[in-house]
Amino acid sequence: MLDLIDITKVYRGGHRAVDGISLGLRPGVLGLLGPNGAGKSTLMRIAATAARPTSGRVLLDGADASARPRALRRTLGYLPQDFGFYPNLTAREFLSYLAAAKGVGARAARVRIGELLDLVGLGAAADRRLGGYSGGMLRRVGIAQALVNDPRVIILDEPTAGLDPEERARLHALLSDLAAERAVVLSTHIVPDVEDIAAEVAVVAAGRLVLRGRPADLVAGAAGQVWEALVDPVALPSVGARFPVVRSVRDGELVRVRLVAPERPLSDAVPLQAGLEDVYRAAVSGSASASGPAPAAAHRAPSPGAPR
Ligand SMILES: Nc1ncnc2c1ncn2[C@@H]1O[C@H](COP(=O)(O)OP(=O)(O)OP(=O)(O)O)[C@@H](O)[C@H]1O
Repeated sequence: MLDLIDITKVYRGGHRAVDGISLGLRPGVLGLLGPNGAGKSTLMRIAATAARPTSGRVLLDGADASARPRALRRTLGYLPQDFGFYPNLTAREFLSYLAAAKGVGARAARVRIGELLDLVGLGAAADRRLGGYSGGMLRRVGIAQALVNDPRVIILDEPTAGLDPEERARLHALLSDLAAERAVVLSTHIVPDVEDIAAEVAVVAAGRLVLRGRPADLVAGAAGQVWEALVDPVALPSVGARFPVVRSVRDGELVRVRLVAPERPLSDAVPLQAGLEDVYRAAVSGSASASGPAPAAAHRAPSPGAPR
């Protein structure tokens, strides 16, 4: 389907936002995780050919994607992080306009748009102007527009932003269905957004792919490396400097800390069951390598130039 090969993006001023990332997109949900500023949106824009890489290639079914704009329009659905809309159009008008721009025939578009509006829970609001929509409703219009051409590759940048838990659950169900036959990439900095639906996760930090694998394998690789301890608030910064801290909450005079360490980090630390959040925090934390092997080190990202 879509292959990103050794993608690098250096912005004017010299900032290297993406640094040699290779990813192959195949059917299933790929969760692209990373903290703010990691380079996810830049990478998603390049994958959707909305931006050009400084170096590297985007291949659609093995051929240069930018040389095949028509095939790409048919194949790709993209929800950008900042998605623009026309406030005076209704959702139905807006989707019809985009369907035409993507080359979908009028009759097929009419049927598809009706189905999509129902799927994203906007059937009753379809003929209201977008200017009066809430943030969550607009996000759902954004998801519908990404699907209007029935794409084989679906790239969604922070699709759950502004959605309430019920809408999020509905989106997850929809994406799981679509992913049976389509490649779906969901970019987010929120681990629970992907942990139930992603067949695979890729973690990006400071422009580099630092971890990649199936969630269950990654979690299994972190077994025995997640701990809880009660620490004095004064000691918290030094604990945080030595170990990736996943969570810390005040507990009376002390702080209850969840952290990742290859061996018992403090004498009274108790082991906890590992989860994907632990794996993610360890992967994006520089201190993981300073304090020993990172969890799931066996699943470290393949070297650039090796699309899956
Ligand atoms: N047009 C631009 N010009 C210069 N720098 C940019 C530009 N766009 C992004 N950046 C920088 O590149 C880095 C990666 O940004 P990007 O938006 O890709 O990250 P992200 O992982 O999507 O983060 P977020 O979730 O906060 O959007 C950031 O340091 C950002 O400031």
